[in-house]
Amino acid sequence: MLRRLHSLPGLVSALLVALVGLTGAVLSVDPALERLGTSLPAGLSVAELAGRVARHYPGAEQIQRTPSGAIIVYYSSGEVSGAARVDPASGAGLAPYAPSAFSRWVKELHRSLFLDTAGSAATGLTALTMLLLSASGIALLLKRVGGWRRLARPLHGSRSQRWHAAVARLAAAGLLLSALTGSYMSAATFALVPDGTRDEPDFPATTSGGAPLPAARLPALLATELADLRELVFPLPGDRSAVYTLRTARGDAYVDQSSGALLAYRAHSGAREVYELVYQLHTGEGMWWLGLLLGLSALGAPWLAATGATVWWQRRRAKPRIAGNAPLRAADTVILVGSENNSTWGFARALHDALTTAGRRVHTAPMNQFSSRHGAARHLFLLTATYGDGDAPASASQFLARLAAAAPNPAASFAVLGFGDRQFPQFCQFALDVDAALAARGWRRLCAPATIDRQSTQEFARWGTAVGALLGHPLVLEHAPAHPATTALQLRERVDYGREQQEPTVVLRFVAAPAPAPGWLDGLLARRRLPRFEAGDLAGIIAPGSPMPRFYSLASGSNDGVLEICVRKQPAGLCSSYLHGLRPGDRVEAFIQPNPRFRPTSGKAPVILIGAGTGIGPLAGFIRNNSGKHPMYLYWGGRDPDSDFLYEPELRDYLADRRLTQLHTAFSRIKDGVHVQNRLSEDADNMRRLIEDDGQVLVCGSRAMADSVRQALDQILAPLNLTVQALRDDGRYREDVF
Ligand SMILES: Cc1cc2nc3c(=O)[nH]c(=O)nc-3n(C[C@H](O)[C@H](O)[C@H](O)COP(=O)(O)O)c2cc1C
Repeated sequence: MLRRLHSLPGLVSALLVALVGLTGAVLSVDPALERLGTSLPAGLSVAELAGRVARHYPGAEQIQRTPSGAIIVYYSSGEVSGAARVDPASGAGLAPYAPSAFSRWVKELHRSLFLDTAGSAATGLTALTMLLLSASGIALLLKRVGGWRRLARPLHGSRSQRWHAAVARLAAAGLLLSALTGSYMSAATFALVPDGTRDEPDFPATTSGGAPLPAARLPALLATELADLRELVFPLPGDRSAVYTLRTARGDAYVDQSSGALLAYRAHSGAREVYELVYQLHTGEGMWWLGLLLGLSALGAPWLAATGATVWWQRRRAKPRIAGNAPLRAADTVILVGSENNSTWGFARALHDALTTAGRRVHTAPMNQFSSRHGAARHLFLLTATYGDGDAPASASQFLARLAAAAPNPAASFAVLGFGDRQFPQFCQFALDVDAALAARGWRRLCAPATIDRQSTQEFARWGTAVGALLGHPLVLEHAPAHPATTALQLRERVDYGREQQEPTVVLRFVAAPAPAPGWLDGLLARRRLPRFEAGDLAGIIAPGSPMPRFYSLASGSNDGVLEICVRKQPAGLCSSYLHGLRPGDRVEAFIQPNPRFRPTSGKAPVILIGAGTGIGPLAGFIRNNSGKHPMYLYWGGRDPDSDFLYEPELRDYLADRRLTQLHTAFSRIKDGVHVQNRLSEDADNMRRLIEDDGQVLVCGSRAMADSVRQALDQILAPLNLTVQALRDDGRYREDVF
């Protein structure tokens, strides 16, 4: 609901929002430019200023003080009339004054799109829409990151989602303020709210009629500080009944030109004060720094419109139509889907198709539609993602409430499959909550809840095999989530390890593949470069014979000029066998999946890198890029130093040039062999010292190794009253496990 409230108005108004934002950003510079070189002498009265100006401009008709403090005089003497910016200290002209034509053009576009009333109405509606977008966007952002306290944490999702959220995080407050004030000003333009600008004091019925005094001696002007002045209109020369019109920040008055007395005064109404504050907060006039901040936020509007439309399109594309969805009343199997960004729907469709092929009548629906009619099916599968801090995704937000209202069906059995990301502290928590809630309500489990990390197609296939065995028929689940376009890479070199241990491991270094055949067009294409990536990101490799990518952590950044991965040959592993068979010059198809959570944060705090086996890949990449020589400690476990000491020569070089501070190795297949977690425990004092120095921990390797490391670290940290979980919550413990 909230998402729809955000995306639909956003899509409809994207172009206008972008235009109003861009023009607003351009206008925001004006107050700061005007402020440049403007200084007001303290304690000067309006009378003194008027006297000085009149000396230099005997035909002065009007003096204006702009919100930025500039003093402008409008004058006319004989045939000559004009406007000039004056120095308040002397009253002398500084330069002719002519508001910039460009600025007026942009202002007109911003206010009314050059379409008079219809245009003003359109920009007014755009401001209202921006208000709705900012408020719903802030709510979505908070939901997405899991609350205010997590707002500064690294963001997740696709590249467009992260860019959208990152800019929204910076610009939302400014956009909200601009939208709120813009809506108010539009409402005032159409007299929907009072602005009090038409409240004038009553024109005096009589004046003293005496000979005019010089402006510098008029008591009412002497009593008014220049800082309060908005405008002083001089009486017509020679007309003794004419008066001065004085407009100040607090009210408007008429002043007798002979006695200098206040003939009439009207203080600004509350409505006028509110309108003026709103105007200031919208334009930044008189508050140039606010203007610039608002302008920067407004620059975010076109960006948010473009990335928002991309996110909407990606989400729409990811949501598959379920072909052959059996009607609910005829279904013997129901699949319920909890999804935010729609990727879980792809897995649901694969399950739907496989069950349908097995002869079942399958109905698939969002979890939010759950009712006892769904529960009447024989088998219930619930596939759900987790969001925020272990919360429900959009299409499952009402599920638990609906479940509480439905009676359990003793004849049905259910299976929950969670989709999540292990880097979140609350991994697949919502799926586990769903499983627990169903069991607590008396529903019967078909199997224990299972979890899928980062949309792993292999884990999904394995779950299918296990569930098929329970159902009594094979369930082949093949689903390759949509991935970005691939790039052709060419193997430049390979370094082999571990043959002696029957654990072949290879470091592969790729470059961008040249175009296949020469020709002028190919020549152009041949300049293709590697895509941008950083060590710790993932390379998705497509092996011939399978559309499903296999992911490998990157051991290099694109600045290194090569794409480097470290691959262990898995028994019967399709992709690892393929990669191990590559010779220099061979080509592969790959794409990059950013993994921004798994990299050291910048700063001088120590970085503790822990890994085993091929987990060294990204860790070696981090060390290679440590040109600032910040303290980095590597704890790494292998089997045999003689055959599989991966990256040994590089690590020795890094130690020598101090990119690596300390190296602690643990080898398990030698006499008195140990694992990496044992090394950590032996070095407990050092670990505690590093953690106390704000150190952060990055762990890469197998799940079993990561579990053992976590247990060892919990023991090591206990004397500090710290846990791995606490470090993780603080963003100081990050894992990349496989
Ligand atoms: C902003 C954000 C928050 C997330 N929070 C969690 C979380 O708390 N726990 C978890 O296991 N996964 C979390 N994930 C990962 C998603 O659950 C996972 O990517 C899932 O496959 C997305 O499925 P969907 O595209 O159907 O929404 C989060 C992802 C994003 C983008």
